Amino acid sequence: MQQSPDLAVVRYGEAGIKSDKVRGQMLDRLAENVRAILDDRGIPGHVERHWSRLLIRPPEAGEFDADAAARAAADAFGVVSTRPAISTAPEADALAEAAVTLAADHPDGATFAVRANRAGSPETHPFTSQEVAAAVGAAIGDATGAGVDLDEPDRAYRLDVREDEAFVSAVEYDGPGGLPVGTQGKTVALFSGGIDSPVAAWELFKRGLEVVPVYLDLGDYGGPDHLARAVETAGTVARSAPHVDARLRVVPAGDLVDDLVDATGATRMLSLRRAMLRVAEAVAEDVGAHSVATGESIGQKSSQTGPNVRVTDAAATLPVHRPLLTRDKPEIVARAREIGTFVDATMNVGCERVAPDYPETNARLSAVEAAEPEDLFDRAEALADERYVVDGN
Ligand SMILES: Nc1ncnc2c1ncn2[C@@H]1O[C@H](COP(=O)(O)OP(=O)(O)OP(=O)(O)O)[C@@H](O)[C@H]1O
Repeated sequence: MQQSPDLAVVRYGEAGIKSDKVRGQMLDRLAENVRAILDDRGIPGHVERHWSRLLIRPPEAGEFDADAAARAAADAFGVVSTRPAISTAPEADALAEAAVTLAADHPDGATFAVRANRAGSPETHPFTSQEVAAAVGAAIGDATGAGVDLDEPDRAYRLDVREDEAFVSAVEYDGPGGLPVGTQGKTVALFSGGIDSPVAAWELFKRGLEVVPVYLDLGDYGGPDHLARAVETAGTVARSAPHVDARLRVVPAGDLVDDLVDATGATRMLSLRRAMLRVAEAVAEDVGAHSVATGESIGQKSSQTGPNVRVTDAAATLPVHRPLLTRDKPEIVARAREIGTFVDATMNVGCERVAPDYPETNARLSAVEAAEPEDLFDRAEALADERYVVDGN
């Protein structure tokens, strides 16, 4: 009998509704990604890929902490939840014994429920999910004296019964959901390190993209504190995908910004955005990305009004992804807090200093083009070649 969880069960989401071929590829990738997270954090464990779950079992030699493995795997994009669990034979007595072991630390006065999920047939298991849940529930009740609350239990004991093996757990960690990173190609994200662009990068990772973050150093309008913040938040976002090259690419754009501020009036911010897209596209071409991305949200700022986004996008030749397009600021802030990028993101942003006092909110493309330097895009593309990499980890 095991005294504590001896493996971690990793449950995935959307990959499960794909065709068998795609699902198989996604699961291979997910297993690889979970291995990378465990390696990166120095957590031992052997990742097994099964059709409906990943399992993290003890390594051949050495200690194993199923709870640490489950917590780390819950950071992998594509994962819905993870559970440190006791592995048993798929038999009612063994399940009850394991559940009672886990109930040793059942909090006084806390209610519980047993949730059972069974994959197999009446031939393989002589019980239904409800029957085994009731039997295990009775054993937990006898051992702890705790009351059952099926609707809102303080603790849920989970029985995950497979054909040849079953897993019993009392703890579950939520994952981000989405798709495994690396299954949707690469995008280049304009990354200021403020509140929005780290969340946008995270959302893109969540949909399975490899994200290459690009930061434009705005010279006197930015500064080392802005760069440090971008490096730090890029490192935080990339923590869940440690095996992809998501180090911050820094582009020295101070001279370009100075010239834009000197030469351009109410539309200078839009010209800067257009130049940024061209920088991102040049990087995209080098790194093999199919798109570029920003943290813009419609109407959030003068440069992000509907008409102005149209003018900005006219500079782009690749698709421009804006995962936050329809999000309200409080939602974005809540996500930033959740993923750990908010704390360092509250300083005055460089772009705010570039903005004119009376910015254009309803720009016409022809007027913006007429006002901006003729060689703006050439300079932007050339700047991409001057980028350097900063590793935040
Ligand atoms: N210095 C920069 N380097 C790279 N991208 C930038 C930079 N400044 C802005 N961006 C891009 O432009 C978008 C809009 O920036 P802006 O500062 O106007 O708005 P924001 O909503 O405050 O964004 P953020 O919170 O991401 O800085 C950002 O989400 C980001 O994608």
